[in-house]
Amino acid sequence: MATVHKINEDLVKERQKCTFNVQELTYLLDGGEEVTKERREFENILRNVKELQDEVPEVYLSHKERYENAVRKTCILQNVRNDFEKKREVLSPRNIFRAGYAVIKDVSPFFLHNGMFVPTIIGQGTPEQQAEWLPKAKAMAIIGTYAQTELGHGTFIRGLETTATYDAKTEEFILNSPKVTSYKWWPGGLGTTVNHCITVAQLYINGKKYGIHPFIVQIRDLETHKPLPGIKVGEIGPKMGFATANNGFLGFQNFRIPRKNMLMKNAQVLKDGTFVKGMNEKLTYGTMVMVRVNIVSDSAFHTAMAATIAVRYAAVRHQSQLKAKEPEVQIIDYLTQQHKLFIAIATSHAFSNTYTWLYQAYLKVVEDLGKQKQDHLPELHALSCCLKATSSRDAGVIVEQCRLACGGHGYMASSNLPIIYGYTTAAITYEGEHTVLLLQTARYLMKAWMSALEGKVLAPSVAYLVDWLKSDKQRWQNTPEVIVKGFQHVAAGKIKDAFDAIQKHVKAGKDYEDAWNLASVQLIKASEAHSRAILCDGYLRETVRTSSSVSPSLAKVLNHLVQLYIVYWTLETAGDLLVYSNIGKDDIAVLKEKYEELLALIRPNAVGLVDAFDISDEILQSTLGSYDGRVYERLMEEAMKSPLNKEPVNQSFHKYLKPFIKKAKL
Ligand SMILES: CC/C=C\C/C=C\C/C=C\C/C=C\C/C=C\CCCC(=O)SCCNC(=O)CCNC(=O)[C@H](O)C(C)(C)COP(=O)(O)OP(=O)(O)OC[C@H]1O[C@@H](n2cnc3c(N)ncnc32)[C@H](O)[C@@H]1OP(=O)(O)O
Ligand SMILES: Cc1cc2nc3c(=O)[nH]c(=O)nc-3n(C[C@H](O)[C@H](O)[C@H](O)COP(=O)(O)OP(=O)(O)OC[C@H]3O[C@@H](n4cnc5c(N)ncnc54)[C@H](O)[C@@H]3O)c2cc1C
Repeated sequence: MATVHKINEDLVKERQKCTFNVQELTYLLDGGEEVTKERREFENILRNVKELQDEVPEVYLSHKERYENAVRKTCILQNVRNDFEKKREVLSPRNIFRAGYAVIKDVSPFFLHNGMFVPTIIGQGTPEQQAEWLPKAKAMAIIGTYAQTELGHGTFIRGLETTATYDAKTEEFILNSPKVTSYKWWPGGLGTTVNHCITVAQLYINGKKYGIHPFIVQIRDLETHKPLPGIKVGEIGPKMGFATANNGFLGFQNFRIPRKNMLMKNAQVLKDGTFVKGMNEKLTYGTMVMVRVNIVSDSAFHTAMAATIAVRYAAVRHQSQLKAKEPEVQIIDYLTQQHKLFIAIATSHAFSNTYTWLYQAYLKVVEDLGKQKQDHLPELHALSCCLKATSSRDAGVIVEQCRLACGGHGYMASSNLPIIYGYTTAAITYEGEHTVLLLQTARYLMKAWMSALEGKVLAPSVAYLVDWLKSDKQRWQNTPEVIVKGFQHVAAGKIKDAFDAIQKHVKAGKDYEDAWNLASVQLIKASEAHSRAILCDGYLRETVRTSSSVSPSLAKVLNHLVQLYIVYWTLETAGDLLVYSNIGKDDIAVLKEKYEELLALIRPNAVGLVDAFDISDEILQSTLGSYDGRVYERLMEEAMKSPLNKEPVNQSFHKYLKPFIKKAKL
């Protein structure tokens, strides 16, 4: 039986101070009591699977051992999940995503199977294609990934070089990788795990190029797992993080696949080689839109993990004296520490709230597309790009801030903050590089601005541009509602400036594309300001909406958090607000005080707030952040697991050090 340890006294006291019902907040964050119960039940089952306990911490395994262990455990996880789902409802993707951490610690080599392979079959396949591949993929009789990026191109996907040439005689596509730069590079699980992949390739029919399309390709033998003839596949090697994601490369040499393997929900190739255009060629990019929406949720979770670790640690850790002769204080009582940490909690809430409405918007667009309606697609694309970009970047900054807030111990692998950082920082690049996605949104914003000038009705997320043009800046008040308007004014002002900069360059004789490039720093700033306005507006609206359905004590805390988020960003972007809104210097002084007041109001609830994220110790994997707060004991216990501590004298002493010292003495 596992030993039950006493909970750290500071944490006990912190939990006693909490002014709201932690469980109530957990239910709210999960989306309902039932979802929490399902999650806890599943996590509890996993906790008791003996084979999932690591004898040696993963960090001490070699690259190869670590991967093999991850495959072993993912297979067990999948079996446990299958058994669970036989008896109950299918687990929500968010719950399975969270539970995965308890098992894999880093990124699963099967991640892209559920994250992108299955969704692409659903989103890009015809009903017949779905009937053929979905049951096998869902049952994991076939395992796949999403192979789009190549050595030469990741961002500019119209420039992909893998070719799929149609042969009408045999009704097959012939896949080729003509150059080293055309090799697929990066797909998760591709290295040595998957046997199928969605390959994005340039379609050629009778010598004519028809752009990029998705193809479902079997790359390994289902029995032997050997690469099929014509396939060159392997792993790309160690990275900054993603140690067990098994990212791979892939090349084709005259590799034939049947015509039916082109996913044809959008464009089609008929038997005789006739190409039938789809409603909108950008629908081929649909899986990326879905994953970008999901990354907002991932960012919320990673921020919550880091906040949980750093807040609990800050409550347990005592360092320095505030006043002479008094005991050393809990570091959470330093205002600078609260400044670093409470924004992490609020940010996670901001992203969770954003994900809730963004996901609904995504579902609506999918439903509309089913009815051949695509009016809301450009707005969704613009929103998903800037919110993915901003949420992943903010999450990266916050995770690092939490690590720094843990001092030296935050640098220990056993704090788990390095792995969390490796993950969040990767998300800034994958699924559309940060700057590139901000520029996609900027493209939409420039069009929206033009429409606003022409007096047209705008989509809801940019309707503030019309208001801004109609009424001049409203009288400033230090209320969340008016501050959000202020953020919209900043966004509108920056959008106008970027638009004017482009026009200026065009008037000076530049091509539009060159003018765009010359204005692109302003364009990304406009996009960032738009994101912040959207995040603050959505977070405030959702908080107001939920506040009426929760207990008054919880509503109060949620209100403190949203205010903290808004005031924090007001102070961070005070320069912009001074330029583009009616805020005055005196208002900034008032808001600085307000910010300090909010830190003080949140302080007694800090531990309760991170407890409400309900991230189990198995998922958190952190010596610094466990529920019981046994920080120092755990650090020591983990250190003792180092293989270097298994023998009193390491062999390197006899081999190298002893002769070296001897020589040095002479
Ligand atoms: C709830 C969560 C719970 C659980 C989670 C469960 C699972 C986890 C889920 C996900 C995580 C899974 C895995 C994570 C780990 C790793 C995953 C990493 C995977 C990858 O990275 S896959 C590769 C991703 N690659 C990219 O993103 C490439 C980026 N580049 C592009 O998208 C494009 O090339 C481009 C948009 C930059 C440019 O394309 P283009 O040149 O063709 O287009 P233009 O710039 O000329 O624009 C033309 C026109 O088209 C519009 N447009 C562009 N894209 C889209 C789109 N996607 N949809 C709609 N419209 C689009 C654009 O706006 C232009 O319109 P306009 O009217 O002409 O202005
Ligand atoms: C951990 C990880 C996992 C991944 N998993 C997958 C996967 O499963 N499947 C898959 O297909 N891919 C995957 N990728 C690839 C990923 O999607 C690409 O790396 C990403 O889209 C960026 O493309 P790139 O590498 O070509 O960057 P580049 O486009 O070469 O970016 C380099 C620099 O150029 C700038 N730049 C490029 N174009 C422009 C422009 N138009 N305007 C201004 N600046 C520009 C960028 O801002 C950046 O600063 C993964 C990547 C990582 C890191």
